[in-house]
Amino acid sequence: MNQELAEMPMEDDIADRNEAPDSVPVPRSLIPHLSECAVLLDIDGTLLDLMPTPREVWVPPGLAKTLRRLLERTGGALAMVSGRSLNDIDLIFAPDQFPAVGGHGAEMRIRGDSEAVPGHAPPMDKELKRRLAAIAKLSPGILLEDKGYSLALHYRLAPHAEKAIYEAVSLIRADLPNAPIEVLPGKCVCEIKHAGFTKATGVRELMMHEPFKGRRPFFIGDDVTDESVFAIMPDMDGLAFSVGRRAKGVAGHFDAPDDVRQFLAHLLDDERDATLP
Ligand SMILES: O=P(O)(O)OC[C@H]1O[C@H](O[C@H]2O[C@H](CO)[C@@H](O)[C@H](O)[C@H]2O)[C@H](O)[C@@H](O)[C@@H]1O
Repeated sequence: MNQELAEMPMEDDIADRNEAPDSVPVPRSLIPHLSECAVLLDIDGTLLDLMPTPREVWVPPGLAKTLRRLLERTGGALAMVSGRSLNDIDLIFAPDQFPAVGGHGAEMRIRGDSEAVPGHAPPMDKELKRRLAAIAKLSPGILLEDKGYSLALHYRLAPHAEKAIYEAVSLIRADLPNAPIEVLPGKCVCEIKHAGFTKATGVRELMMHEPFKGRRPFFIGDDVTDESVFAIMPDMDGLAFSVGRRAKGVAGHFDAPDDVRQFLAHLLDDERDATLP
């Protein structure tokens, strides 16, 4: 082998150096031993930096390896808890597939290689979807994301349209007072979804299944939609951490997704876990 090539660090080695934590804002000592933990992670704005559009997110070097190792060290009890669909989560982390609560609780998968648990959310009524989708025509820059069971109107590229979007959604809802839907405001996004499930209902259900059952969860999230999970962590003897701000009821917070990534990598440095497979 060419000597220069032989001495070139592998991507994972580079990743390990990049992930070496300079400062860890949340003390590692707050987290129980990984063999007792369930690691629950929001994606956008928590694990990954926010991007102008949903398709532009990317997984920084080293993160995939960190997540794979955490999955191993927790005996499979690591899950994404996201507003994104399972399909979308898989595209982002391909070729890795993780256990996940997707679509704000509309979908759930207990293991990375298992099928989604069926029957969580029915598809949204076609006529309702057509009316909501037409809101995207209000301004160039409004992006429509169709998750089947819900619809998201993104206005990060058209911030001036926020008020008009919410008003248009309100008018449609006023027309359909009995429709079992709710509006979920997120970061530069207005999502319309079936009422009756949330990230919290998804997490409660996930935690009833092995290998999550009986473990102490810790959840990291950044958005308003994560607050339902922050609120239920004490019920499971768990801990919540927010990103970008100190949210109500959290044990600590991180400044930015990069701090979360460093923290997760740091958890693997713990000697107590070094002997585990
Ligand atoms: O629960 P999460 O995993 O945080 O997902 C929340 C929403 O994330 C995506 O939208 C957000 O991230 C985009 C990429 O950074 C950004 O462009 C957008 O403004 C954000 O709202 C995703 O598209 C949504 O489906 C998720 O609900």
